[in-house]
Amino acid sequence: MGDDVLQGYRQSIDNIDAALVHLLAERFKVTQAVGRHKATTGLPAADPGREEHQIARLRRLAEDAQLDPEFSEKFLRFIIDEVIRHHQRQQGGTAA
Ligand SMILES: C=C(O[C@@H]1C=C(C(=O)O)C=C[C@H]1O)C(=O)O
Repeated sequence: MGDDVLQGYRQSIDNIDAALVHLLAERFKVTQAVGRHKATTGLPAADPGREEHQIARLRRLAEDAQLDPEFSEKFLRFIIDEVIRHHQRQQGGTAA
């Protein structure tokens, strides 16, 4: 006995979660490279102008995809803040 319908949904959720982990792993690989580049060229860890554009773009994409734009912004903000902490560490600074 078992709920085959729930099982089917959960299999799909597990596949999506795996894809999210892989996507995040690739994103952090690239941002680590950006952090190394910034550390060697003396660029600041954070770029608020770039972040503003990314968040505005993601909110538009979320609306088109019928995903809550507030959630999308919070999600991206959470990731970007972690990237900035990595960049600060790569610059030898004290990460917040
Ligand atoms: C990756 C960068 O560094 C920071 C992190 C960002 C991100 O995770 O998307 C965006 C802007 C920067 O504050 C960058 O400058 O492109």
